[in-house]
Formats: sequence, structure tokens, C-alpha cells
Amino acid sequence: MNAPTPGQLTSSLLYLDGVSVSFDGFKAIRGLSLTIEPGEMRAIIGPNGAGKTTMMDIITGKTKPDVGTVMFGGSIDLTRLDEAAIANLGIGRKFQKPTVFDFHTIEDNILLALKAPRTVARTLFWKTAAAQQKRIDDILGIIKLGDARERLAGSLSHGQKQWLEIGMLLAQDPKLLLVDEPAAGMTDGETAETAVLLKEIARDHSVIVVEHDMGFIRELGVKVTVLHEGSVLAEGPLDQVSANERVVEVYLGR
Ligand SMILES: Nc1ncnc2c1ncn2[C@@H]1O[C@H](COP(=O)(O)OP(=O)(O)OP(=O)(O)O)[C@@H](O)[C@H]1O
Repeated sequence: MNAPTPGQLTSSLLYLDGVSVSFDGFKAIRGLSLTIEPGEMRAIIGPNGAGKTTMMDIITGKTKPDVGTVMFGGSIDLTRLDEAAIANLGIGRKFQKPTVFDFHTIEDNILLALKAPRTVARTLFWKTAAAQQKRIDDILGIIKLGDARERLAGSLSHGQKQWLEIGMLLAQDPKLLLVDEPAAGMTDGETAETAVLLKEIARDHSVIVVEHDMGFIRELGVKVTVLHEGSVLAEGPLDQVSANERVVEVYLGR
């Protein structure tokens, strides 16, 4: 592959090439290459220890790669930026465990996220109360918690808390959302609703979802990347990667 060097343009929203990182001599990521196009939702699967979390840590700047290219928005070299600067560019991350403000209402949780300014431009944009309220209403509509807006976040089910946290991420208006195992611990009904929610969000955001729940991945209906031992083992539609012998051997057949 003719990898662009930092400073060169790529049309991909996110471009990883030849990325490696070691922890105490153990290579957790080895020669990882991955591209996400603008407006794409991608599912990432793979066995425990495949490097999924480490990959997310590299994208968000928590972990710096030893070698390799990590570019965002065509020309921004993420390896040179710290976590705060990367968040400011519009890369939002949702961890597995929901971290909402339990003693605030659902509406106030969204308001707090909206008021945590990602950029100066956004602060100005939300200066009118009416614009702010419309944005809150829109987000509550997307996460289907409009009727529960006055309830304390602490009273929500695990699944609803996950949706609220996704709403708080949306309030930050990210270009790319990284979502780690959203369906873990959810009921079947909540899992199905979460797939609908992510598909709606993916209409105007790029999304990377890490999941183990294959039924959920099937619902998403997007391209799947299988990670194994820190690099891409297979990539393509779910049916195609599910039929791959190596994928069955290292992951699906277990
Ligand atoms: N800070 C660290 N120090 C040492 N080893 C690490 C560190 N972070 C990750 N690793 C190792 O790197 C490998 C990849 O881990 P990672 O958590 O990225 O995998 P994963 O695909 O997210 O797994 P899971 O599905 O269990 O969450 C594992 O073997 C892990 O033990």
C-alpha cells in the first residue's frame, strides 16, 4: 500500500496504516491497517486480547503507537495530538460502562454534555436558550428518552443509561463515534433497540462499534473487520467473514 505520510491527504475519515504498539515487549497491535470512510459505520469483532481496546486507545490518543500512520479527516496526524486535542477534533468515545450523572435528570445530563464546549464555535452556536432546547429535544428524541426527561438518570435501566450516554456523546457533535460493546448486559429488546439507534446515528455520523454479540452485528448490517493478534484477519460483509475458516477457527468456532 502507498501509505500517505503525515501531512499528505487521504479521502478517508480515519486512516491507520502499519500501526504497531508493544507493552513490555508484547506486541498488542502489529501492522494494523484500517480505513473508515466519511459516513461509514464499521463493526469490529475479534477474540479477547485481539487488540480492539488498544486500537480505540490509539485512535483517541490514550496510547501512542510505536510505529505507523494514524490520520483523521484527510490530513491530521493523530499521533502528534493528546487526548483532549483529539476529542476537540470530534472523536467521541463511549466506554462499556455507562458514566452518567445519576443524581441529575436525563434532560440535565444532556444539557451538561452540551455545555461542555468542544470548540469555541459551538459555544457561540448554542448561545440562545431556544436553540439549546431544540438540540436537547432532538437528542432525547433520537435516544427515545423524551418522555422520561424529568427522571433521575440513576433510576434508568442499564440499557437506558447506555442510550443516555450515547445522547451525551451526540451533544458533543462528534464526527466519529467509537462505541465499545454497547449491547453488553442488555436485554434482547434493548439490544435490538440499540441497533436501531446506532443505525439512525450513522445516518449523519461515522461510527466504529466493537461488539461480541453476533446477532447485534447482524442487525447493524455493516462491513465487519475481524481483529486477531493485533492485526486485521478478515474484512467484509458479516456472511463473508463468518464463512472464513480462519475466523471460525480463532473466534466464531470457540
Ligand atoms: N497497558 C497494557 N499493558 C500490558 N499489556 C496490555 C496493556 N493493554 C493491553 N495489553 C495487552 O494487549 C493485548 C490486547 O488487549 P486489548 O484489551 O486491546 O484486547 P481486546 O481485543 O480489547 O480484548 P477484549 O475483547 O477482552 O476487550 C492483550 O493481550 C492485553 O493483555
